[in-house]
Amino acid sequence: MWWCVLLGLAGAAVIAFLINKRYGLFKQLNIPGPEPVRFLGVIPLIKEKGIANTDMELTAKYGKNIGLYVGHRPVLLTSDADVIEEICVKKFQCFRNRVSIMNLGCTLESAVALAKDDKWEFLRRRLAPLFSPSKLEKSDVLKIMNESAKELVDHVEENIANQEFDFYKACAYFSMDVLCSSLFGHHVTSNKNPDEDFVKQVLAAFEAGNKSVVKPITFCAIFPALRHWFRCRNYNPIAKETRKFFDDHMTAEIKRRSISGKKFNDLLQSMLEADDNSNTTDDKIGKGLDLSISELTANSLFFVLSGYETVANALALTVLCLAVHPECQKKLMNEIRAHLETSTLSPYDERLKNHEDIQKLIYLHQCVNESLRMFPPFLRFNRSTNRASMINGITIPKGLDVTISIYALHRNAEVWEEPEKFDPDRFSEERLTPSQKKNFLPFGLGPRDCFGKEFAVLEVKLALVHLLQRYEVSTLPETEYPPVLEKGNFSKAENGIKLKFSERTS
Ligand code: HEM
Repeated sequence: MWWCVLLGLAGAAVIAFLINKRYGLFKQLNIPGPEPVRFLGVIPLIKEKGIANTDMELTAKYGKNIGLYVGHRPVLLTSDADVIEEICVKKFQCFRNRVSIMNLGCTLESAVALAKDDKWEFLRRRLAPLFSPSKLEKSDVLKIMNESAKELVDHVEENIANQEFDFYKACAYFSMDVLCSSLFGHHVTSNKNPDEDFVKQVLAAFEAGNKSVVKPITFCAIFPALRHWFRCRNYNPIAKETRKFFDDHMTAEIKRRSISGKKFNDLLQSMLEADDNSNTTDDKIGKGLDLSISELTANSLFFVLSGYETVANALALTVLCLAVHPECQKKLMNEIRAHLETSTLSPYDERLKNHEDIQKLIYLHQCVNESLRMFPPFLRFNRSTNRASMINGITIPKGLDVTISIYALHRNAEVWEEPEKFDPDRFSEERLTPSQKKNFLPFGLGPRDCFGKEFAVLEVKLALVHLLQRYEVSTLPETEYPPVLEKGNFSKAENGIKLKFSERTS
């Protein structure tokens, strides 16, 4: 009997030793941070204050490099631009992968954003070139964006007198239409048909992949053993019926395309034709499929997870900033008129399909950048560590996860004068400093950055041009500015975005 008690005590002592060792890691590495709360770490703080406020508060207290715990997991939270450059660019080989708290033993692991090592490289090499500006311009993507933007304007018109109208929702419909048409070859007008099966399935996938997954991830951070349980059960946040729906859709769409003899020119077509060098040719339609159907579905779904709310929030928050700053709106309108409306070279509508012409709208670019600075659609991104390294005097042991706070970078008062102020001219060529360039990372950094960035920015710019030409946007008494942000990893206005739209007269 006594030896059982002794064994129990020895076991408890070993466990206590291991736990203390784990929670003593940052003291040992001499990295400052909050006193660790056993088992939970900063989870209660994030639940109470949200990610944006947590990052600002911790950075103000402990500096740009902070050691903290998310559940059991030790994490280096950084908003130090030099350290970030080392991690994402110079020492990329040590930090190639994203953190996966949960083992997803499912098709989603074939999505480039979640894939690891060689699999990631294989997918990135095939998919990223399809999103380059020249490729987008040659495809129907700009046409799809322009048509969806016109639908957005019509939707605003229908709701101009509606007191309850939440402009964010209009932007979400716009973003949904663009993604469905260009990624799945399925044309929807989601504001008119929100109950259409396709829209509902895309939303179900989005909710599952971005929202419902938060709880299991949090549990796995607190109880790491659960990871294996999820793995064994082949856990997939996206329901079986939803996955089947998209697999069936993709199979039918590919068949339809191969027998129709028609020329298709959207992103789905580019993906079907993507080979190792991405030198797509017409005669490969339906033959050169280098990605399996499930890889194709997983990636299209993940593009929706990456590009749906992010674009909707970027657009809605830019319009909000312009409503609050009528002088910037006026300046932007003058630029749009000068560059697009007065052109005799080609019809106005054609010019909006020309990427180079849109690039000439410099102030538009500045406005979008300033809004992305103030409200980065993703507040954080991360990297896992596959070997120990020394970064600017900080020892990063193998296995330590690194979280990069975009929000803290973009709101750093040492870099950005009056960071709370919407001032698009800070992005002008004359004013933007090298240090600011390094501290502006809405789309991440390095070989694993967001390759949907040109696609996303084009969407936002085209929607802005269509909208502002028709309407003058101003605030209502109930407009909330600055908006209270939701607590998760998105810059999303918690209480929606209420604005006044009046037909533009000048
Ligand atoms: C305003 C909209 C968007 C923002 C702010 C945004 C931001 C980001 C950020 C911060 C990352 C992580 C980058 C890193 O780890 O260095 C990322 C990754 C990614 N984004 Fe976006 N994104 C947006 C829209 C899109 C769209 C529309 C697509 C595709 C249709 C897309 C596809 C991706 C993919 C595939 C990755 C993972 C890349 C890889 O792992 O190689 N994003 N995005």
